[in-house]
Parts: sequence; C-alpha cells; structure tokens
Amino acid sequence: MPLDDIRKKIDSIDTQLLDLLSQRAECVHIVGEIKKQEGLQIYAPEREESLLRKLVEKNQGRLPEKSIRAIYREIMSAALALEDDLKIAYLGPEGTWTHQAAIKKFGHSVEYLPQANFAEVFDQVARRKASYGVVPIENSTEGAVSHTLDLFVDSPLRICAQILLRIENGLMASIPREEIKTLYSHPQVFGQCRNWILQNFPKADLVEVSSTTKAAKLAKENAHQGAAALGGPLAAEMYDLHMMEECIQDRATNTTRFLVIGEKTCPPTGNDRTSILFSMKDQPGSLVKALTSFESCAINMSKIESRPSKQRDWEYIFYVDLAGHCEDENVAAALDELSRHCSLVKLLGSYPDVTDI
Ligand SMILES: C=C(O[C@@H]1C=C(C(=O)O)C=C[C@H]1O)C(=O)O
Repeated sequence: MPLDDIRKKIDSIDTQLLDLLSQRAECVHIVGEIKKQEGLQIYAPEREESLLRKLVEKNQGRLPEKSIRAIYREIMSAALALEDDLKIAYLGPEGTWTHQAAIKKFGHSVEYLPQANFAEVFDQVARRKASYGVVPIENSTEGAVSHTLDLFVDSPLRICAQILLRIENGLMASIPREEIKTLYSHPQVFGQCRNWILQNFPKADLVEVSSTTKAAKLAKENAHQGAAALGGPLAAEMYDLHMMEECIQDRATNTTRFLVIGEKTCPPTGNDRTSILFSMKDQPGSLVKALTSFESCAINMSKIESRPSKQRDWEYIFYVDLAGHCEDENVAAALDELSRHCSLVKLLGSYPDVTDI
C-alpha cells in the first residue's frame, strides 16, 4: 500500500480512537457519579488491575504487555483526573525512582506532591492532604527499606496496591570521568552499586544524600570540585548531566517494590497478596508456632522480615507477605490462628499481586 494511503488509514483509526476514548471517559464519569452518590472511593485499584490483566490476555496484536499497560495507564489516569482530585504524595523531590513508580501506577494526569521523607508521605495521606502515598518497601539487591516497615507499626493506613519497577542506575556528571573525586547518591543506590564502585572508583568519597535527584543537583553545583552522582535518567535530565555509564548496579535485574498506601485496603481480584505484621513474647518456639499457622492453612509465605520492636530490647516485629486475600477463607483462618500465638497482629493490607516490571 502506498505511504499516503496507509497514513490516511492511520488518521482514520486515530479519529475512531479519539471518539472511543471520549465515549469511555463518559462511562467513567457515570461510574464516578454513582460512586459519589454511594460514598465509594473513585479510584479502584482492583478494578484497574483486573481490567489490565484481561486486556493483556485478549491482546492479539504486536504491542507487548508493557506497552498495553502503559497506554491504558494513561487512559485511566486521564479519565480518573476528571472525576476526582487525586493527589499522590511520594518521596521527592521530582525525578526520584519513587516518582517514576508513582507515575507508572497513576499516570501523568493526576497531581503529585513530593515529600521530604517517608514519614511525611504517611502523614500527608493520614491527614487527607493526599489521597494516596507511594513508598519503596524492598529492593531485590539491597533488601528491605526498614524505615517504611517501621512506619506501618503506628500508622492507621493500609496498603492498597504494589508497583514493581526495574531500577537501572547510571553514573552522571558534567565533568570528564578522570576528574571525578566524589560520588553523591542515596544509600540504597550505593548499596546496589557496591561492586561497581569498588572496581571503578575505589578512592572516591561517597556522600549519602536523601534522594538521587538531590545527588544530581549536587553533582551539577559541585562539578568544579570533582562531583558526580549515581541515579536514574530522569535525575540526569533534570540537571542536564551527561549519563556516562548506564546500568551500573551489581545485578542487571535490580528491581524495587513500592507500595501504594491509602485509607482502605483493596477488594479481592483472584490473584492477591496480603501483608501483615506481628510480634510475640520472647519465648522458645513462639516464632515456629506463629509460622505454623500459615502452613496448616496451606498458605504460601513469600517474605519475612524482622525489625526491633522499639518498645523493649530484643523484642521483634515480624513482617510477612502471604499469597491470597484477607477475605479468602484460608487466609482469614490463618490470621485467626496466628492471633492466638501473638501479642500483636496487624493487617497491613491485601492488594493485587502484580508482576509486571
Ligand atoms: C470506572 C471506574 O473507576 C475508576 C476508573 C477506571 C477506568 O478508567 O477504567 C477503573 C477503576 C477506577 O479507578 C470503575 O471503578 O469501574
């Protein structure tokens, strides 16, 4: 087919797509009105995830899953922004990996509120200044983000979704490589790039800062003193730094899991994950008894972390992720049994077990 003809065909498809998108936005508007009348939350992560899974399953064309999800993410974001004044608090400033994770979940049409630290993200949501918050919880190379875990102990907030994001750090600077004397970055990123730093800059000063965006800013400002930063492409772009080497983390498949926190947890989708925390008295066998609750209800435990309880020395809080939803019969039974062995059991939330990176 000649180029002109195929372009005419694309124009015609775009006109149809635009019309369909408007029709879709009308339907979302009607759903939004019904939800407002019934006092329901406009944003429904379980419905969005089910819809995305169905679309990916139905897809027969050449677009990969990642693209289908990204396109629909923006379609849903745009319609949602018309219905609700969604504000998303995240660990800022702009350009951090958490910002990128938040955009992956909520798209570009909602409002983003960068926060100075994790506690502020929790606080903004708890005080209803933000509708939802996005915080990192664990990295596949460096492990748990302990500060986030600790904040769940006293927070009334619940987990309503998770986001997986491939983290590819790079070396960025505005000076030649041989002039670099100081590397700025977030401690998590230094941890993820430990071997690369030893091999490439064994003598450099490593300066920990609160975000990779701040690291990029300092690399720009202190370039004359030999400063460079480790972080993602968005931070490099923001401060006009040259990305000298990409993908420098020690594991190519370095991935961070982020959580969306809100006032309520999420209804079941059929493929869910449940996060809980619990603590017990310091007695022989108490942890074994607690964990047996999951085994006896045939529940797969996908993760366990422990943190000092902060109440008494050598008492711990355990964080566990389970396969299933808290409304599933076996999960509810296991939580019931668990509470008999523990001094504290807290449900942090059940949410779709998304695996797309
Ligand atoms: C339309 C709805 O509300 C919101 C918008 C959605 C969409 O654009 O498809 C999906 C879920 C909700 O976040 C719904 O719940 O069905």
